[in-house]
Amino acid sequence: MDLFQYKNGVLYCEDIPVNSLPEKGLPTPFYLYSANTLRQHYKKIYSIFEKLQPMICFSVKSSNNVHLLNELAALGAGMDIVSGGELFVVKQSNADLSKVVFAGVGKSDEEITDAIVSEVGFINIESEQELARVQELAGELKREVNVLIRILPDVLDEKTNEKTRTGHKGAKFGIDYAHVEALIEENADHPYVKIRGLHSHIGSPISSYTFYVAAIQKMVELVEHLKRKNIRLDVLNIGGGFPANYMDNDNFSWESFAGPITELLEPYVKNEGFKIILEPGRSISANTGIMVTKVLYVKQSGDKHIVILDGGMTELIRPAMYNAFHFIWPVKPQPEHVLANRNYPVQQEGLITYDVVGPICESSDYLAKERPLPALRQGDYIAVFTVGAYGMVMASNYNLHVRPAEIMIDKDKIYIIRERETQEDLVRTMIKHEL
Ligand SMILES: Cc1ncc(COP(=O)(O)O)c(C=O)c1O
Ligand SMILES: N[C@H](CCC[C@H](N)C(=O)O)C(=O)O
Repeated sequence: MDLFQYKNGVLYCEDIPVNSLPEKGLPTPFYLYSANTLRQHYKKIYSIFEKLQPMICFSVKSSNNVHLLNELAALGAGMDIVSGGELFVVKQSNADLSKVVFAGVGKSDEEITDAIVSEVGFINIESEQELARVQELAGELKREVNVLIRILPDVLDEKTNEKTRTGHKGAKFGIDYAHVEALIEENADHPYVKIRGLHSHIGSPISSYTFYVAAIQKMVELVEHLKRKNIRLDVLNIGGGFPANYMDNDNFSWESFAGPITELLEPYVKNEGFKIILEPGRSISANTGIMVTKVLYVKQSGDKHIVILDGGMTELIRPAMYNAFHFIWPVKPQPEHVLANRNYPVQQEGLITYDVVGPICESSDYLAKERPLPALRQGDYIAVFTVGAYGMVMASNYNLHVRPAEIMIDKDKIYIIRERETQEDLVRTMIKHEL
């Protein structure tokens, strides 16, 4: 499932021993990606939904390095974007702009104009007022644009973290299901803005296919109602939110996840020529990356063992923000602690329970609480797994820490794909001038 494995007692990324990078002088913390894991995951998602011939628009918010985007674009991926900044980066990549979908509840005039002029594939409309604004701007530009209406299906997976639920009634995303049919009827004949279909994204990660089925049933119901009024849609975008393996590297049963979704949508593809769009982020990118950090200090506080790393919430905010779980293990453990498989909890004797914390001045700056780990020593390199999604993209300069480098490994080749920031970068935009 990913190409981060222990061989000869050391963690490897593809053909490269991970400890060789800091030993060559690369400062920790840094993000390390496996190009072949990225390729494999894209192909896997495509293959399980192959019967739908889907357009897979990778969710750029999960992982936005242009060099990683290029790897996916080379395999035919489109991109799912949510800002002018993401559009700008995608334009620097080799992605086909006609395979770009642009979502987001608060698009500015500049962002909408950029999307129209750049001829992105679809704008996902998230409010009645946004549709009106897109119509005005497309009218002024005299340019056609395809849009999808994002429905709010009122589907809730209670296993999804409260902070990453998006499909329930009252959420800020999409348009209330009850308003969508009338909105499409009233706007079906606009000369520039073509309503081509529906979009839904119900949160992330989603624990069962049943929630997709529930949302898709609502979409299909609308498609059928509109058909009776002679309004034809031909695109269904079922969003992202597919899971990733955070706790273990066992194979998730993708086939049983995709089967019922495919069954529901296949007749629309085969008999009515519908285009199906998916917007996976973490299911492609999460397991493609690790963060490598170093143990600065180990100490005891009361009866707690605390290990202080040089990377924390500024590099990886997910534990602080969502209480998210990331598997953590030394890059070069003592021989008796080498792992054959990453499966949590680790069944080994002689582990010590640590709070794993970062250097930032916040109590919420931790990467794991009460985590059994081999005894750690100053200078040990530590791998934090499954951080390829919502890792580097959410990094910050809080406490004026520089953001880390990103490295990509492709078999035995090592590429720096983002330089570590410098302290000069921290003050670059602090320019005082009178307005
Ligand atoms: C509209 C939309 N599509 C796709 C995604 C990607 O979600 P995931 O990374 O869980 O696949 C998100 C998550 O932010 C989203 O908001
Ligand atoms: N915005 C996404 C979830 C992003 C969650 C991500 N930031 C994480 O670290 O898990 C959504 O609406 O489904």
